[in-house]
Amino acid sequence: MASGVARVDLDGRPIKPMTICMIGAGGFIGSHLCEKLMSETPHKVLALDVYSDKIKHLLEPSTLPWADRIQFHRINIKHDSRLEGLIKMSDLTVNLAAICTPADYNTRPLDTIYSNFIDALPVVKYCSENGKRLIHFSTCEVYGKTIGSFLPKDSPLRQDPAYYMLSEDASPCIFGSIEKQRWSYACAKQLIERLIYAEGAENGLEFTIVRPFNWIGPRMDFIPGIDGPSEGVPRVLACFSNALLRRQQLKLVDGGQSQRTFIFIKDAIEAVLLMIENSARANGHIFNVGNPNNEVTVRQLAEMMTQVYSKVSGEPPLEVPTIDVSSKEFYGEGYDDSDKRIPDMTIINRQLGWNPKTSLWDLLESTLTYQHRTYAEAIKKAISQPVATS
Ligand SMILES: NC(=O)c1ccc[n+]([C@@H]2O[C@H](COP(=O)([O-])OP(=O)(O)OC[C@H]3O[C@@H](n4cnc5c(N)ncnc54)[C@H](O)[C@@H]3O)[C@@H](O)[C@H]2O)c1
Ligand SMILES: O=c1ccn([C@@H]2O[C@H](COP(=O)(O)OP(=O)(O)O[C@H]3OC[C@](O)(CO)[C@H]3O)[C@@H](O)[C@H]2O)c(=O)[nH]1
Repeated sequence: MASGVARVDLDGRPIKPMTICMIGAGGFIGSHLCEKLMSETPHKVLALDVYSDKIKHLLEPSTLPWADRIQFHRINIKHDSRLEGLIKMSDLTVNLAAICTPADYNTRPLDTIYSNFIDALPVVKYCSENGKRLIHFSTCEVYGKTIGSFLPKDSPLRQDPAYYMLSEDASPCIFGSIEKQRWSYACAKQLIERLIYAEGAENGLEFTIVRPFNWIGPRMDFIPGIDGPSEGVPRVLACFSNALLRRQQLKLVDGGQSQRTFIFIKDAIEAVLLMIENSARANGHIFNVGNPNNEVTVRQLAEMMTQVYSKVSGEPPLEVPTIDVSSKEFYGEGYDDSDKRIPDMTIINRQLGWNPKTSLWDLLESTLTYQHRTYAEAIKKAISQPVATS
């Protein structure tokens, strides 16, 4: 912990050190949450995941100041009898584990549904039966499409926030038809949210549900062919980073017209820490966590990333930096998209007084500096190696 000053919650009460069972701790969000908990709080973390690469710097060497506060357990929650014991030993469980890359939703819908619904069931059950608090990670995708997307393109109502703002307690969840398997993920997340809510209502489970709106930053996903499969398709930040690092064109799916609000991972983690340490204000709530001020179309994101990457790498951008591809070509059959995602911040603001701080330009500058520093050399080496022929 950085300072010896006692930590207090938002109501001035001292915060007792707790043990947190973090499932999916080895992923993008988990790695940043572990880092925050180790460097700024006295809490202990039981870190569960099948991978540990992204938190290796927190686990080794054993002389690190927090070495006795973090323990890694290599566990696949699909089939491991240690899960209940670890939840019982903890004051709070944070469940991050999931398949959550859109390229999987329409190509591996069964794995997606199992991961996001079936595999989360025992976690909810063990928390409920043992009287343990649960913070469960859902997604902004549970909102699906906006009401406005069904209006004619030139309808003035499209400008009215009532038709696009996504509010936890008011907006409907609008998915596409069943053959649009893109929605397998959102639907599984919605059902687990409903189950958690019902456990709260009927059995008194203390829960908080988080709906992240495109959190991005260092360590998100993988760079294909470097620290992930060559044919793998990560989320947009890593897809565009990969193209920039390789001096290839950035692929814009269906014209890059979809809109997203991006938030810097470090801002978002502040919100999660407030939830962890302010249970009375967070329990029973569903929270949007995003940055409504950072809205762009995917095309604008590509343009901005191209400019920022040129600045941090010192390399001039390609003459034609982007190329249009169809969603069928890029993701395959059954893909569909969310048109626009603006989070309503009323509830998180009222309960936790939290607001995001970092502009899109600043967060891209710090993230792409990390991407360049981490991957540029490895990519150069990979490109210079002759391709094996049979
Ligand atoms: N990053 C975002 O912007 C975002 C947006 C919406 C929702 N979410 C949700 O937040 C959570 C974390 O997302 P992330 O971006 O860190 O993803 P991630 O893929 O980086 O992390 C998920 C982690 O869970 C682990 N995991 C998956 N299945 C497991 C299993 N059966 N047993 C043990 N570990 C398992 C994975 O190995 C991975 O390390 C997910 O539930 C995701 O749906 C994230
Ligand atoms: O090379 C690419 C990759 C993607 N796109 C388009 O960008 C949009 C955003 O894509 P991505 O970040 O991969 O994912 P989504 O925002 O659609 O979904 C995520 O949101 C939250 C989460 O639940 C977890 O992170 C996940 O489901 C999209 O329009 C792609 O088509 C592109 O043009 N080029």
